[in-house]
Amino acid sequence: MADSQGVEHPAGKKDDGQQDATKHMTVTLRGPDTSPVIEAILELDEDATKHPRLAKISKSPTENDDDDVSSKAHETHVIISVGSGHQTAAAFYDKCVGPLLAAVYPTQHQTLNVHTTTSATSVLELANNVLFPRANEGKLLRIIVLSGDGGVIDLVNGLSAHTTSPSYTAPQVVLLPLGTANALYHSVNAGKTNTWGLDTLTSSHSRPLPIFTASFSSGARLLVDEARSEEELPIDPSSGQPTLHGAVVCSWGMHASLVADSDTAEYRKFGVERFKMAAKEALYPADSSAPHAYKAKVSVLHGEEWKVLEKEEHMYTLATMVSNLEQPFCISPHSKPLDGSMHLVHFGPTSGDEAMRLMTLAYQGGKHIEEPAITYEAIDGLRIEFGGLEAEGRWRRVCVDGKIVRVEEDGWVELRKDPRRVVDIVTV
Ligand SMILES: Nc1ncnc2c1ncn2[C@@H]1O[C@H](COP(=O)(O)OP(=O)(O)OP(=O)(O)O)[C@@H](O)[C@H]1O
Repeated sequence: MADSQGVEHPAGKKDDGQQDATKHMTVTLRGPDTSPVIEAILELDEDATKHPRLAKISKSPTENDDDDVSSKAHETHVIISVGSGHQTAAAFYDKCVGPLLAAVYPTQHQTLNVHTTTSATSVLELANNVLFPRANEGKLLRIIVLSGDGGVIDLVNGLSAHTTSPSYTAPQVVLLPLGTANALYHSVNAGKTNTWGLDTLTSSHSRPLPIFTASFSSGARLLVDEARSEEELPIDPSSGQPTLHGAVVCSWGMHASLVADSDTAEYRKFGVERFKMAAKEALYPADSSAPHAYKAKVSVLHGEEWKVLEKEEHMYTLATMVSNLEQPFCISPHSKPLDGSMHLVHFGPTSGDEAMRLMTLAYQGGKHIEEPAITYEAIDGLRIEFGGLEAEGRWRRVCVDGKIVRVEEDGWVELRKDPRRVVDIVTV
């Protein structure tokens, strides 16, 4: 187990006598018996979305260097997703995570399996070809993931694409938030000081990651390479349908459009601001027209019963299994960490100003759910049927944890909670 003291303190005086305003934080990594093993002093970046620098490691005097803390049973893999967020996952590993692992695991850190992504499909291939066979033969894997939500979701999709043997053992995933939004990390750690996941490096606590399955009609296509090309989706062996698995969000309408429109190299330079920038563009079209009213038949599942929403025009239709889509953006205040709930957030067509006002309330601790215009409820599934109501493909884009799928004119998407235990998330 490990914990963070979340202590911020000034670094003291600079040589020229001026006060150094640099903030520091101490994170304590603990052994299985909860005794401290090392303390990491981190120097925080002024920009809270950028990772801290490791200033100092202090070892506990009681630490026994002979061997390593609680890692004996695991086979440990590290995934460094160099395309995520500010593209600093490799630097954070080299300068912070690597040295901490070397301090905690003085002998075993040399045998870590470190994987650095070389393409957009690296994590999926690693999960399919390397990690799944090991987990499926019963080996307990610990996977330290330096990425955003995408890296974790690729892992989940790769691991859940196969029929499992009875000995399948859900790998333990350590989340280090090196992406842009890091919804999963910020939801698992909602309300806590951001330790960048370092306090989970030695933790022996973990909980299953609740996931959902999104099934699509046969003509649905995954948009890749900034929507310049499209790919077929994986086919689920039991249903025969194109399928994606997720753990964060499935949306259609304004949210999916702004995630899709902002997923370009140009927008990515703006970090998490890219979502707000794309939202403004979508809500205030250049020709001064009203924002698009998205048309489809939408149904929600309660238990085994589907209920069709009355209206056929929508602006925001989103199902989520987490509370925060960014650290300050609380889309579902009733969702608790890893609780397995799924919530619908919905509103109908409205002006750009009103949509902006509703979304701004989500940045105020989730106050949007108190608005009469918003439907917010716990659900077990969501179904969207286009039925030829939208001629243009851009209005039929569905977001599954950041991936964008364009559904065909007569197509549909159906989302349900998936009871499978694919990975566990390490917690403190
Ligand atoms: N070496 C690489 N070459 C090309 N693409 C890469 C490489 N490494 C990662 N990627 C891609 O970069 C994207 C990173 O997604 P990820 O979700 O991890 O970060 P993010 O989008 O910045 O964060 P978030 O999803 O939390 O907002 C993924 O599409 C991934 O496939």
